[in-house]
Amino acid sequence: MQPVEDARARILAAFAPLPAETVNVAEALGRVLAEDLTSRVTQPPKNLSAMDGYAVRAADVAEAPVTLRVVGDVPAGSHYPGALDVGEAVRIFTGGPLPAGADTIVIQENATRDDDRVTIHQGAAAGTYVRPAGLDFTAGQIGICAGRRLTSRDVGLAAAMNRPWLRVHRRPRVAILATGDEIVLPGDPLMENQIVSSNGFALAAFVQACGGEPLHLGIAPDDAAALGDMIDGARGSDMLLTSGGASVGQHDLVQDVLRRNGAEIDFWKIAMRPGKPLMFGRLGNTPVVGLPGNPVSSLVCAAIFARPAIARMLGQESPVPESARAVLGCDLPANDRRQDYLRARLETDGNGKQVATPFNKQDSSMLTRMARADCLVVRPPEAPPAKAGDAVEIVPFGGGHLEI
Ligand SMILES: Nc1nc2c(c(=O)[nH]1)N[C@H]1C(S)=C(S)[C@@H](COP(=O)(O)OP(=O)(O)OC[C@H]3O[C@@H](n4cnc5c(N)ncnc54)[C@H](O)[C@@H]3O)O[C@H]1N2
Ligand code: MOO
Repeated sequence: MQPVEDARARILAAFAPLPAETVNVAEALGRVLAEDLTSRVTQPPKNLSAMDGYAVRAADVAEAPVTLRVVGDVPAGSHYPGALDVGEAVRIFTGGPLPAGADTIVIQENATRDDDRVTIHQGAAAGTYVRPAGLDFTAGQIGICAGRRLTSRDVGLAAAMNRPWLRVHRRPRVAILATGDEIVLPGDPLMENQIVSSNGFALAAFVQACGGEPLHLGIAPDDAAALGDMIDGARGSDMLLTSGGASVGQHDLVQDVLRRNGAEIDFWKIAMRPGKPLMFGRLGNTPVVGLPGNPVSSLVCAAIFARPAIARMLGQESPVPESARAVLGCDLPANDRRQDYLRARLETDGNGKQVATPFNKQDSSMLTRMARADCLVVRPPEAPPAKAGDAVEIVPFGGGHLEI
């Protein structure tokens, strides 16, 4: 059985960043930048007022109170054409450009206006409430680096940098094929001994959450010919995820059918729980990750193996998320030779420490625990018994990491 890290390295080696395409900034949320984004403008473009008040010369208001002559008005979007002389002030509003000669702003709360005179009650040192040109960024400066998955904050920055079009990596098209005679679509008539199919939906949602485009091929019966036809629907996709039929039972046909369709199998079976029967191969140019049918196994394997593959295709800098740490909330027994991924709650204790407490039931069919989990607790192969309070590695599902 392959160790998890070796399996992940072999899977990752089969993927490369996809070519770039151009998208409008309004549609860029969640896309990954294919090249560094430089600004086309300087922001602010000039020295601007940060407050409503009066633009003055700091030297004129060094001693207050003092009365100045108001020589003009500068709302945002206009400017005072002249230069400020000794003893002069210009009425200014937030975002208005400072007139030449002015070097500070007195807020209107500290001034009394009387026709074309203003009395300043409190002076302001040079630069007060002035946003100097280029305070935020300057033309030509890199605002967002290639490889970044764009957040709403990045979208705002790109727009402010006057970049209406962005080069982003194409989204990976991920074909998904669920298998099994016993599974039916949610809402369809449910006969005795049938169960409702959840994996296809969970995996499609997972692919979307990772930034890919799911292509749901449907549910293949445990029949070689039909399975073969449906698997062919994946040709041309960037990755095929199958779920079920990966184990050793006589109805577990996925691997055989893939081979018959010309696929090369790289490995099958890994030292992991859940997820032992994971398979990896290639059907033409399409890498295939054969996920186990148990609903938790298929999602955990997707998180550990398919997420980095999608991240690499998207051109993300570090496709494998850095491992996070927490302390255990309960004792755990020694582990066997399979690396264990335990579904767990994550809480912050009174000292600000992250405490991960695995659920007491970990069966790989239990989606309720999976849905309620905040993270997976990683137990390396042959790990000795662990005590509450011991440090452990975790794979978080959210909170700064990708929420899947
Ligand atoms: N003799 C052995 N039996 C099993 C082994 C083994 O090593 N020796 N491994 C076990 C492990 S571990 C796993 S995991 C499962 C994986 O089996 P398959 O990938 O072949 O999955 P299936 O048999 O098709 O299904 C397993 C389970 O999951 C349910 N399922 C399948 N598809 C869906 C779906 N789309 N939505 C919801 N649930 C689904 C299915 O009904 C089964 O209950 O094998 C063990 N057996
Ligand atoms: O290893 Mo299987 O994936 O537990 O249920």
